[in-house]
Amino acid sequence: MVSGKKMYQGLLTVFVLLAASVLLAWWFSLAAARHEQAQQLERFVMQTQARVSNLLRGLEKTERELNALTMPLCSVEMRRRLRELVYDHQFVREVLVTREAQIQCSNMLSQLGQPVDLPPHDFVGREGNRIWMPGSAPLAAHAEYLYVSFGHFIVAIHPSHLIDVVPDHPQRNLALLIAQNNEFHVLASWPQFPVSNGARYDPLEPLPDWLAATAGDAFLQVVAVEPLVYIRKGAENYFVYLLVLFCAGFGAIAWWVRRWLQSRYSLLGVMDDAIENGEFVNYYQPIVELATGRITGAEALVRWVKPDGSLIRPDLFIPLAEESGKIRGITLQVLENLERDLGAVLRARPDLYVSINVTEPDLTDDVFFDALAATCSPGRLPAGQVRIELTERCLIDSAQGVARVIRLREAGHAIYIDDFGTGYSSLSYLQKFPLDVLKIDKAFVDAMDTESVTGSVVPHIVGMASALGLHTLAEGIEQEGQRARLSAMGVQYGQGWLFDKPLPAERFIERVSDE
Ligand SMILES: Nc1nc2c(ncn2[C@@H]2O[C@H](COP(=O)(O)O[C@H]3[C@@H](O)[C@H](n4cnc5c(=O)[nH]c(N)nc54)O[C@@H]3COP(=O)(O)O)[C@@H](O)[C@H]2O)c(=O)[nH]1
Repeated sequence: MVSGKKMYQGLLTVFVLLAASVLLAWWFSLAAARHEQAQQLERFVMQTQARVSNLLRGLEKTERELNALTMPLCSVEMRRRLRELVYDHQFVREVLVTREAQIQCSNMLSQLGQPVDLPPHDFVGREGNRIWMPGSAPLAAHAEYLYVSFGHFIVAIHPSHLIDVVPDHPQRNLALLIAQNNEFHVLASWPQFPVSNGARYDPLEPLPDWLAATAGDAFLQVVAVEPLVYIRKGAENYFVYLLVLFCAGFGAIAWWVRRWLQSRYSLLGVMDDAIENGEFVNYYQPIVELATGRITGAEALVRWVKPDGSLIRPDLFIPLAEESGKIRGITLQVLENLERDLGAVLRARPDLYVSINVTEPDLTDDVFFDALAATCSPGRLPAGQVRIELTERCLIDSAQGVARVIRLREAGHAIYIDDFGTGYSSLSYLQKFPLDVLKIDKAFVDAMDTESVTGSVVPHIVGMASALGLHTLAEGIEQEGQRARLSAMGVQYGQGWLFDKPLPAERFIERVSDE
């Protein structure tokens, strides 16, 4: 039966993950839709700008043709020619002829009975041409046209001709901006640009609630805008996919974390029983003299063998055992195993020794000290053949640490500093402790042949050990080249797969008997 509390926690987790998935999926959908729409708008504005450039080139041609007319102004021949020109240039709707700031005639109208005064122009073009916006048109009858002066002539264009690219989106609006007195104004727009013609528009400050893209130069710019609300609509297309993706992702992570926690805590949960049932066994990794290859001893490395025969690696349970303090029970079992496994061999071979790993909780545990003393009492194991490996971490609490290490040393145990170089020790710090051997961590052995900063650490450790009168032992030696270099550097002992992996007790006994 699932308890009410567990059910509540489960539901809460599902709710939190779902809410996080919805929020993230919506945020990413908006970002994706905004990116996609900004790109589309950019492409669209570039197309429009290309179209505007074409049209401006057409206008330049019109201007050249008008300037080439030599007949008298407003003559029958000129008006006929102007009609032809309007016919040829699709975007030109009308051509007016002016003299002394008055309209005299047009391609449509013969000589006006009464010349019409030109109204004040709105803008000045790049080449000094005057421009009239729709509404302030020179001839009120054509109020929707944009007028541009070319010498004596004024050409009427329908503004939509300037930017007649069909928007591929119903809410996309366009405007052509012209620079006047260092600010841009809307010259023409289509179909429902949010700023009215003639008004100021700053291309660098997009309107709130509108997505904008611009193209052009310092004088003429094309701007396309579309309401931001459409981004929200576009985001809906992505949302479902992303929601499924995030739910699946979070679900997988939650499942993995749950499994990890379960395995972690279930290991911890059964550790007491495992200690009680003696499920921890010792393996022994030979330690050799590097110069001769002779086995001088071994490191005891614990393995957890479950009742079903499966083996749990120490790096999975040792940190957990150390955190929880259960390591004390394991260390006691390692000691017990050692006596049972190798007692006879060690008594017969006083030249051999075995080192055991002792942790911070063990160092403060009187039960461990008593058990060690009992194991190393006369007739059992000689203390000199049981060596103690401590990590630098064990030495931090200096006052108590020094006293405990001295006690071990006085009992006849040689002291090894394990994983040396990965902790906090300095030369002056190490001097306080009665030590025997520095174990050089595998990381430094691996780095020896590399360019990394740790590549040259080994000679420093050897120098430091020699200054303190200590021996050195290199861990994790896998290649003959490493052995040779370490030996040449003055490292006396080594341990690693080059010589042997950790072996079950009976195999270790065979190894030492073969020598
Ligand atoms: N407190 C205790 N800690 C213990 C005990 N037994 C083991 N441990 C610690 O668990 C960590 C993992 O140990 P293990 O999987 O046994 O790995 C050891 C060697 O097998 C491995 N090794 C040795 N030579 C090589 C090599 O050439 N290549 C390679 N890849 N690995 C190699 O190194 C580990 C020995 O580590 P160390 O103790 O630093 O000498 C490990 O931290 C053990 O300390 C225990 O009883 N108590």
